Amino acid sequence: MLVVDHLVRRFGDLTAVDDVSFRIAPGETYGLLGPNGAGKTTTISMIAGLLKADAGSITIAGRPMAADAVEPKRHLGLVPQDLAIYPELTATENLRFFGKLQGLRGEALDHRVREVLEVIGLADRAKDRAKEYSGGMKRRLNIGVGLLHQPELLILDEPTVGVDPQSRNSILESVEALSGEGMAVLYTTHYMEEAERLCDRIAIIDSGRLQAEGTRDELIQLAGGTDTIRLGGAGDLPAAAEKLRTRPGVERVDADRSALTLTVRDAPTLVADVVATATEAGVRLSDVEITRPTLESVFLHVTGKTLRN
Ligand SMILES: Nc1ncnc2c1ncn2[C@@H]1O[C@H](COP(=O)(O)OP(=O)(O)OP(=O)(O)O)[C@@H](O)[C@H]1O
Repeated sequence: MLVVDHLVRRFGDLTAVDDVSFRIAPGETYGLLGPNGAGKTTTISMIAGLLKADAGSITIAGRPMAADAVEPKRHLGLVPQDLAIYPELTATENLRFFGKLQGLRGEALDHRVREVLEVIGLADRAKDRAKEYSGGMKRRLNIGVGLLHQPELLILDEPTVGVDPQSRNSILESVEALSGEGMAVLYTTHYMEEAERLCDRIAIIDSGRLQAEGTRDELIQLAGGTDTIRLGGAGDLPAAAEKLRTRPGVERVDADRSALTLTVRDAPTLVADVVATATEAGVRLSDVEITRPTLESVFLHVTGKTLRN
């Protein structure tokens, strides 16, 4: 759906986007995860044809993107970080206005506006003026504008910044639903929980460069991440520890008086075997706890910084 190939953009001496390449397949949600100033907005502005690249190429649905290219833009919906809606108009009026700009008319326009209001969860507030909405509702309307022409690729630039938790969840659910219908999504964020929840693949971007790319699990492996399983209980824990050390996937076992702590490769797939082995060795388990590394630790590993900085 989208091919970005060796993209570069400079502002004076600053290289804001530095040799960035990635691909997004139909139905895939791809995350650009990075802190403020990493180059996310500059990257998507070039993809959307709003900013000229200094080098590299962008192909959308097989067609090259350029500032004056009309055809690839038909396939693309952009939801900018800054709100682009009219506060004095209602949600319906905003959507009708932007729908007309995109060439929709008559029953097709009415139908699409009703559909979009459902997707963004604003059907019951459709007749209220946008200025009366909460921050989250305004953001959802902003997303609705990007959806009107049924794009196959939706680009969302940090859509949950500054919204309340309920609206945030509603935005994430909308993105999940759109992806479930087969839309390709490019999602930029500096919230790792959002990237983890939504994205099939994630690219970590910092100082204009893609530092790492993969599924959540691949990124965690890349950072040498291991999981921890803690088995709380009583019985002959040292004997159980001996047995557990021989199980595949178990890298290390530490025993103290009330718990065994295992360092493993993939806790969710190993936990049943680990519990069975400990129980067979006579441990009376009282609790089981899995801890997995997060993308925050991956970010630190590949950039040497925390995401919050
Ligand atoms: N028009 C411009 N002129 C000069 N520098 C710019 C311009 N646009 C962006 N930059 C710089 O390019 C770098 C990348 O900015 P960009 O907005 O792409 O980052 P970002 O990852 O989207 O961050 P944010 O989430 O804060 O928008 C920053 O250092 C920024 O100051």
